[in-house]
Amino acid sequence: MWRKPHHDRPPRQFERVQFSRRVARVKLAVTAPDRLIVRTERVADPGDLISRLPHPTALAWVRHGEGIVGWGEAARLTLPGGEDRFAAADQWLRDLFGSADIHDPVQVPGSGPVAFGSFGFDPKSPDSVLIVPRWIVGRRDGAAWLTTIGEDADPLALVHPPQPPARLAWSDGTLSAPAWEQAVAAAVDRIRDGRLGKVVLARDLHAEAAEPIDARTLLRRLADRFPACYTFSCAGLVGATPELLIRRAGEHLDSLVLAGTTARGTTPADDAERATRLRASAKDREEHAYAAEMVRDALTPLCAELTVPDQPELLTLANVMHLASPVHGRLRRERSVLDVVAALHPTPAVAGTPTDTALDLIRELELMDRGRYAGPVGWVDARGDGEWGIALRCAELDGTRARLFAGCGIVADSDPAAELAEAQTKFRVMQYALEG
Ligand SMILES: C=C(O[C@@H]1C=C(C(=O)O)C=C[C@H]1O)C(=O)O
Repeated sequence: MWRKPHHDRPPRQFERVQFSRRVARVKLAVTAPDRLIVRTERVADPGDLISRLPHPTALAWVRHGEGIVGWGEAARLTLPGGEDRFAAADQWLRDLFGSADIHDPVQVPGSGPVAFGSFGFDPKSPDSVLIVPRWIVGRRDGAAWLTTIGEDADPLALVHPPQPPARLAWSDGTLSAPAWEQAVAAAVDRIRDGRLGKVVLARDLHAEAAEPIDARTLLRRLADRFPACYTFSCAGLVGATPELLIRRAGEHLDSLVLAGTTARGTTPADDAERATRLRASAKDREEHAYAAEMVRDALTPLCAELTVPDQPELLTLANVMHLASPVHGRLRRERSVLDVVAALHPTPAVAGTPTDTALDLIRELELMDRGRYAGPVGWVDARGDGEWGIALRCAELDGTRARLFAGCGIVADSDPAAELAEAQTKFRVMQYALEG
């Protein structure tokens, strides 16, 4: 099916040896043909992107009906972890896309070949993955396109309708609710001792269905209920995150820093009062400031221009409100979006301050591997453009099972019972996706 490599290019084996020398510390598992043959064409508006996905193993990144969905696998890279996992992924993609035969008359971010990806939160986590789908349908600013890698025709005819998960059974994850409250109390003690300013603690929750869970049902429900979030699916990690780690379109960067949360009110008056309280809360503003300042510090050396608002604004979602800082920048020099991801992850929105102390405390108190929860999730194209969110409000699917995650920023004034309630509210996103 795949064309043979051109005779003027070195054989693939040679490329692999060169590559593994460049990233000597990372052992990679790679499936890729010798050369990608990529064809992008404009298509009539495909309508709802999620309903175009033909199989349960869906790749998706959709917000307000725009974005990209993909299926099939032209290439896959799995990374065993390490601080250099973003650089290793970036280099692999440069080699793969650099040697590809690409016809892309659309030329917008997300047209041409794309890798969907999701990285482990902790450098010690072995779960990072990049997948280049064989088919992508995209929609952006009035343009729509289909990208095909390889030679199979008309994949859009093959949709198998998804089924909703049946007969779900729920069980505690690593820590029960009271045990997690104790972990939060222990974190507050450490913070009051002056060892760190903030730590984000998370917990997990398990669901088991009678039949294998189809990611598309969850995507459909999430996209309908949380249209302003990035509804994503990558290698079994499915969710709807409000937090944009970084978008790169040419020289332009955007990020949306979130930290500081309250549940939505039950009446309009209650809602308005909660919004006012959140804006005025010293505890939430402190939580937020750690995250916004770190993003500013990480982007400043990369940018010729950078704007970070002095005061956070309010982001209102169906279940919660967050303090939000939209950040805009202009790159000083060409860098791929993965390069910028590497400079940002992990932000204090999901780790804490100082980062290393917070990571140690997370390992000590959570007693679980977060896997890809709270890690970067998104896509990158052959130009180095892309959008990466922080994988929040998500679950890891494995056949009939789903592992859900939710976490909260803890500072000196945090109350364990209130943090538990906040985590329960955040779990509800994926509980709704699974149960409807
Ligand atoms: C950690 C999560 O969310 C993060 C923590 C927040 C907070 O503590 O206020 C808000 C948004 C996110 O940055 C999560 O949803 O699991």
